[in-house]
Parts: sequence; C-alpha cells; structure tokens
Amino acid sequence: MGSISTQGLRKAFGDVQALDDVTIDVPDGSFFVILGPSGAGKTTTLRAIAGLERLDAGTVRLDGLDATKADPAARDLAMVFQSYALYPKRTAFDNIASPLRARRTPAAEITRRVDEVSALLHIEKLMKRRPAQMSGGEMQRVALARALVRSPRAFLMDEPLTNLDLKLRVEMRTELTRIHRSLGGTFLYVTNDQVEAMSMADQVAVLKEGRVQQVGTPREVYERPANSWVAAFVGNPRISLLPCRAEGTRLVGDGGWSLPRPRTGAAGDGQPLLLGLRAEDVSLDRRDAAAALDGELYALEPLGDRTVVDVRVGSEVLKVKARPSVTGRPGDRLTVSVDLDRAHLFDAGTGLALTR
Ligand SMILES: Nc1ncnc2c1ncn2[C@@H]1O[C@H](COP(=O)(O)OP(=O)(O)OP(=O)(O)O)[C@@H](O)[C@H]1O
Repeated sequence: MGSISTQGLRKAFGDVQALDDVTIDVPDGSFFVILGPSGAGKTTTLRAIAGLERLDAGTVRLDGLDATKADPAARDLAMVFQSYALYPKRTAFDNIASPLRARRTPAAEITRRVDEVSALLHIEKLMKRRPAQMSGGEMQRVALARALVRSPRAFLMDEPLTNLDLKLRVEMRTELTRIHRSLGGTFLYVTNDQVEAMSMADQVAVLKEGRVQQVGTPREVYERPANSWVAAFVGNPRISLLPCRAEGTRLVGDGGWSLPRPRTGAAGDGQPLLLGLRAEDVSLDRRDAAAALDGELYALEPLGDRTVVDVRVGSEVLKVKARPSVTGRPGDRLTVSVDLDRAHLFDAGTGLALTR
C-alpha cells in the first residue's frame, strides 16, 4: 500500500508563503506529478510529506493514517534528489546496497535485490565503479537504483532528471514510466518541466505560489485548463491568449478583430475575457470563413516536423501550427481559421475558465 494525501498544508518562510493550502490525493500505485515553476512550493510539499519540514498547518496521511507528526524514518518513504548524493568512495554496488545494509538485510538477499534493480536500470556493467568513474546519467541511474532497491511505501522524486542532458532526459522519461509499470509502487514526482509531467503522469497537480491550481490527468489539464495561467504553463508552443469581450453573438477583440462567440459558459456582454487558442486549433488552411481572423505574418519558427507561424492579429500575436513547408515574409497578409469548438474562454479579471 502507498497512498498519500495532504490536507491544507501551510508553510511560511519569513514573509514567503511557500505552501498556501496544499491539498492533494496520491492514489496507491499511481505516478503522480507535482508540476510548477521555480519557487512554486514543490520541494517544500515533498519535504513536508517526507517529514523533513515542520508545517504551520495541515495534515499528511499515509495509507489513510495521520502521519503529520511521525518521524521521517517511520514514514517509510524513499527520496530521490536532483543532486545524486552518492557516497563518493563506494562502488555503485555498495551505494545501491546501502539502504538494505542499514536495515540489516541478509547478504544473499542484498545481492539478489541489487542484481534485480541494476538489471531494471541497465547498469549491470557499472557495479564495480565509483561515482568519479561514471557519467552524470550513470550516477543518476545509480541514485535511482538506490531508492528503488527497497520496497518503501512510496518513492518521492525531486526533479531527478534535471541534471541530465536533453537526450538522456528523454530516454529516462520512458525508462521511469517502464520502471513504474514493472515495480507497481507509488511515485510522487516533482518537476518544472511540463513535457515530463505530460509524458509520465497518471495525474498532475499544477502548483503556483503555494496553491494548487488544478489536479487532473495530463489530458484534462491540457484540454480543460482551470484558468488562463494553467493554460499558458502547459503546452508548447504556448497557448495564445487574446483579450476581447462578448458583444451579442460575437467576440470582439481589443485589437478590432471579431469572431462568432464560442459555445462556452455564461459571459455577460462587455465582460473582459481572454480567448485561448492553441496552435493546433488554428490553421492557415481556410476551412470555415465564418470563424477566421485576418492578420499578417510576424515570424516563422521551423521545428522540423512542423513550423510555428506567429501571426499578428490586431495588437496580439497568435501562434499557428503549420506544415513544415510553409513559407512567407514578415508582413504577408494571412487568414487564420479558428476551430471554435476547441477555443477556451477565460474571465480576464480572475483568469478562471468559463466552463462549457
Ligand atoms: N529553507 C527555506 N528558507 C527560506 N525560504 C525558503 C526555504 N525553502 C524554500 N523557501 C522558499 O519557499 C518557496 C518555495 O520553495 P520550493 O523550494 O518549495 O519551490 P520549488 O517549487 O521546489 O522550486 P524549484 O523548482 O526552484 O526547486 C520559494 O519562494 C523559496 O524561496
């Protein structure tokens, strides 16, 4: 068993409110990701769950039992940090074996477990090497193996892939998902990288300034963001947010453009809104003239498999996903057709999504 839940966690450092009512439910066996920018309170949440941070308020429950005041060791959680924290003088084998030795596990059992976990992480060949004889990626794998060698209640991982180069990071994302499937434990994983969150998580909690903005599957968070901040934080290229207001059956942009009003929730006439359009929900192939915006080419960003075209519409820039072969010069007139069924509307004041 390995469920974790927090209720109303609060923690201030001087006048910085690091955690401001953090409530999350991590189901047993899930891969749960806390996603947020630097300073959002991700590490503090993890440390609070591990018992390394004294809270101002709130409760931590492990498998349903109140563990708020429990000793860190009694919580039976394994942590993996961004820095590998390996013993420099010990071999990979001894590093990985250390949590088992600390628990007086019999030698034969240690060998069996270390062999098993090193096979899982494909690091069998490193067993006799010390950290100074390994690359960063290898050290990170050894650090992961050291956490995974035990069968704790849950694994807490604090941006473990941050120090790896891009290629290794991409590889390790797939590896971690595979390891999670084959081990079947609870993974609570912290990152500021939305691609990591989207590609690995069963569920994501999006955190900003110590507050949970939204919890959901990666798909829910991407397709139905709770507010304009989440919409902008998740997704690459970034969603375009165009200031506008509702006027009768139409949306009228601050820059003078106008579109039919999407079938979204109640917005009063004149209410300041943000129209959120993802790059894949707008197109340069004119399909529906009723929902089209006129603009001019501002910049092209070729990305190999596609090109992102920045189109200036009034005073805003709209990002449009286009074919890789698209060409043009700044200033060229363009018409962007909009898939209104996929458009997002937010209250410009509160940022909250107007639900469909
Ligand atoms: N020991 C501390 N003393 C003072 N302020 C702290 C301490 N630990 C964290 N903070 C502050 O609390 C806030 C949340 O920090 P935290 O490390 O939890 O953020 P984070 O989301 O993990 O960020 P990062 O992605 O940069 O690691 C930040 O403003 C940080 O400066």
